[in-house]
Amino acid sequence: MSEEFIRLSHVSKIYNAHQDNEVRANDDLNFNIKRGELTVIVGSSGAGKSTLLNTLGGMDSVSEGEVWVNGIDIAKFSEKKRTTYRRRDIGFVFQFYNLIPNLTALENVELANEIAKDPLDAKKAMKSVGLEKRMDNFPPQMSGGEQQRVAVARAIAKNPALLLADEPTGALDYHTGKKILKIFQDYVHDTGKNVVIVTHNSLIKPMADHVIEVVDGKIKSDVINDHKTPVEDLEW
Ligand SMILES: Nc1ncnc2c1ncn2[C@@H]1O[C@H](COP(=O)(O)OP(=O)(O)OP(=O)(O)O)[C@@H](O)[C@H]1O
Repeated sequence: MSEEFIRLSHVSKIYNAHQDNEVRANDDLNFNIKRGELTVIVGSSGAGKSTLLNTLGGMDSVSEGEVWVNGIDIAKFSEKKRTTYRRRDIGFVFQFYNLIPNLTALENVELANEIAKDPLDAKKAMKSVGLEKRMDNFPPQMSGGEQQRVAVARAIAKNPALLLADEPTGALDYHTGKKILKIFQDYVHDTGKNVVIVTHNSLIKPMADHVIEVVDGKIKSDVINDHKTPVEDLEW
């Protein structure tokens, strides 16, 4: 199996092309991500991080360039193929959990499993995030941190090729945020799969294997962390 997992080549996303309000949200991005990496994409508000995550997750198409994921150029996908890719191959964690309030925690995880290719047992996924005792609770009965752990269990249980997280600690306090990041770090370590976290919080950079910094739609730096810090030792 090739070491390379993701390769972006001359990727641009231009909104309102050729109009007065044209925005080059992603402007000629080039980078590689190896298999089994926890990658942090960092940048300030408006830098183009979500645009990039939406590209990787098949939520949106690019204007130019190649987006190779696991040996396939997803930039060439039709909308229908992108939908299948998004459903079957990608796990998502968002800032505000996005759970269905009138399904139990376990049912939320099971629902996602139904569309996945090779899902894991939903109960085991709940256990892996330390929520085996809360499976029958409804999201509104849970704290923000617990809801985010359900969202992480839901993403993990899909057994996705790629897990994407957009500001996953943005709505959480410091200690709860660290718990979520530790689950991601352990997941990468235990499964050898890829996680990409997008954040404006540059203080979490030391926990990553790979840090890509985006400024004004362009890559400002692309650094491999040879000595990553365990989440327990991070301070922000
Ligand atoms: N659908 C759209 N139409 C027009 N412009 C857009 C659209 N989506 C994003 N943009 C613009 O593209 C640029 C990058 O936005 P993006 O959401 O990717 O940034 P971000 O780094 O994720 O920011 P934040 O941290 O605030 O979410 C911004 O200037 C934004 O206004």
